[in-house]
Amino acid sequence: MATETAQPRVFTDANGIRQFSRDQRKSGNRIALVPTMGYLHEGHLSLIKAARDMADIVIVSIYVNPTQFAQHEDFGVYPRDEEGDMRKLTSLGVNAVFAPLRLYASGSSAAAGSDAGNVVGAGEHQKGAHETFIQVEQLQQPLCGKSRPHFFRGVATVVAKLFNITEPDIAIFGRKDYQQLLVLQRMARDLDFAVEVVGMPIMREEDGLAMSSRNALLSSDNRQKALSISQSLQWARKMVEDRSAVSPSELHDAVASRIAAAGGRVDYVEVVDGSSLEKIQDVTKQPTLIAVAACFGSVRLIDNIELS
Ligand SMILES: Nc1ncnc2c1ncn2[C@@H]1O[C@H](COP(=O)(O)OP(=O)(O)OP(=O)(O)O)[C@@H](O)[C@H]1O
Ligand SMILES: CC(C)(CO)[C@@H](O)C(=O)[O-]
Ligand code: BAL
Repeated sequence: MATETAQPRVFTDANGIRQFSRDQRKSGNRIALVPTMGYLHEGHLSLIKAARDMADIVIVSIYVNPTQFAQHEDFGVYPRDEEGDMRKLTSLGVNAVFAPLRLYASGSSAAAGSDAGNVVGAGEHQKGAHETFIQVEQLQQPLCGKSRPHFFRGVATVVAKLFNITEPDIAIFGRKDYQQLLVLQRMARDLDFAVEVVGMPIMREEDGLAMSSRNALLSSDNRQKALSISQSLQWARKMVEDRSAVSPSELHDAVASRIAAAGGRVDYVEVVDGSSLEKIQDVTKQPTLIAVAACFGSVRLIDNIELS
């Protein structure tokens, strides 16, 4: 006989989910939050399974956050699939979903019902609208911060709001977005959030491509070419293990040239210290991260490999 899984409770307003969380805590339950932008794949589901192991109650948030997008970026075409997401969350036994329609206070003349006016550069600040932002001043600067200077300010701000709204004990993020994880751990430490921020391993497709909601936007040709990212990172790891190249510049060149040869536009390839994200001289001296962002067509993908 098929077993029935209960539908998660769905909340679209902050007060509702906060009350749910407080009631759960009063009953002695430990609460995990998994923040997402939806269009869920196995990468997200691995975070949810980890959350289930680490807590009694799992809350998943689904919200495409405008303040981490600039106007020229893909906020408008970011993939969405509410029904598919709900099916997956139900099958995993998630307890509650927080899917707000808007999360930012609007100004007097803002369009009702949507947060899209909060995309960075989308319009004039409305009188009375949201105006408070968090910046993790150093960690937000390198890697993705260079080509997306608005990005971590938006991420830190929305995650702080999600923490304040859902009051979790623990929050789970993926190591694919490695810099995001470090930024959020630093924010939680510096601002005394009583939330443990935990990172989980990168989930990959069988052929090695890092799972990402944006993969759905790739043409099949570019999907194939994008494999050069994970393949070149594996190649770099092998070069280090074989000691055939250990200098950061050799690693950079090997990775960047492979991606470019496949037809990708390299945004960055950085060989950095895994904690500070500062450039390093010698990959054998500290835990090292090789981080990549590259575009295939109009789709920007990120990936990384940790060398210990
Ligand atoms: N392949 C993956 N393995 C593990 N965690 C992942 C993976 N992809 C995304 N995550 C994590 O899921 C959480 C939500 O991410 P998000 O909803 O932006 O999905 P995404 O696939 O990263 O989307 P995008 O295509 O915008 O990069 C983040 O903590 C992110 O690091
Ligand atoms: C953490 C996050 C949900 C904030 O919008 C987003 O950046 C993401 O999905 O990685
Ligand atoms: N997971 C990354 C979200 C973004 O690129 O906006």
